[in-house]
Amino acid sequence: VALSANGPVTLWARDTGWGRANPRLPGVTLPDAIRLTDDLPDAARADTLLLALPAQALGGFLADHAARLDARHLVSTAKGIDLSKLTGPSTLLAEACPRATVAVLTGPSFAADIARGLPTALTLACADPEAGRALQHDLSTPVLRLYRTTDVTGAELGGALKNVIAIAAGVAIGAGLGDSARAAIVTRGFAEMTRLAARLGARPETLAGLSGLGDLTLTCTSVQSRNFRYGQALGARQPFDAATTVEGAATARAVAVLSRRMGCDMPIAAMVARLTDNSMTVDDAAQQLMTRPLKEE
Ligand SMILES: NC(=O)C1=CN([C@@H]2O[C@H](COP(=O)(O)OP(=O)(O)OC[C@H]3O[C@@H](n4cnc5c(N)ncnc54)[C@H](O)[C@@H]3O)[C@@H](O)[C@H]2O)C=CC1
Ligand SMILES: O=C(CO)COP(=O)(O)O
Repeated sequence: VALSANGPVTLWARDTGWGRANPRLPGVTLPDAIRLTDDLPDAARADTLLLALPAQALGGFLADHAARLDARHLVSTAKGIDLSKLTGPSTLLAEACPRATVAVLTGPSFAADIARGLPTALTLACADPEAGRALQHDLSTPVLRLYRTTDVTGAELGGALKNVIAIAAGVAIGAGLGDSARAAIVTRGFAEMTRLAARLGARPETLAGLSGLGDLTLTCTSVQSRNFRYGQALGARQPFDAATTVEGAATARAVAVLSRRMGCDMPIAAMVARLTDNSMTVDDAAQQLMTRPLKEE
């Protein structure tokens, strides 16, 4: 919707039967500048393709369609770590489409806000500085401001890891542990995010930008966030709609494996992994976090 302000956009989906009013984006009518198609070869004629799939669906999608997407500019919006390969979306794309230029678009941005034309700032990450600069210009609009970086690992890990911490923040609020507990989770969670990302080759300053701290702040403080709401339901012991995309749940499991492998201490993420697979109660999680050995900040 935002990019159609710059010119014609083709929107591909497996099922376009819902027409210009997608139930996943209530209250938004797709503008006429958007052409809808369920024909992937037709849509994939474009030079730049934005892939807006859940992180755990991207690998399967690429297994079916990678050959059609190669040698393009491929921009992923997914915020997660693939559970089977333990890599982010940019690696999945680069492996499946070796001749493509891969980029990541991430940062604090609820789809509903962008579709309403509200001002939003994002990070465009591309290892190739020239391609990154061109994408930054092509994908910015008067209300969608893109900052660029070449640190793809840092940008995509910021987006993936903040979802895990947002679940923990939601648990704290849902369980009635209070705003102070949430602030502690956000801050110590940010330390965990930066620690793992640095071990995996990211620049710490990327994590302090829009894609990390920016998105962490948004997602841990807004009930618009599905990850936060899922955590809230967990904390309050209430049911949650299983059809809702909650990237942080699978990513917490991937992070648990990665952090063990890297020898990286991530107690909040580990707690989220155990809460989401029901192997720990909220009371036990809170008690365990508070009774860890005292340490330097
Ligand atoms: N919704 C939001 O505000 C934002 C979402 N993101 C990220 O974007 C990614 C996608 O999120 P949403 O669009 O919100 O998720 P969603 O679950 O609302 O929509 C994903 C769409 O992908 C489709 N899909 C799933 N598997 C597919 C496949 N194999 N082939 C074709 N289509 C397939 C689904 O049918 C669904 O329509 C996630 O990683 C999310 O974290 C990033 C920024 C904001
Ligand atoms: O990533 C998002 C905002 O930047 C969307 O967050 P949720 O997936 O938690 O709704």
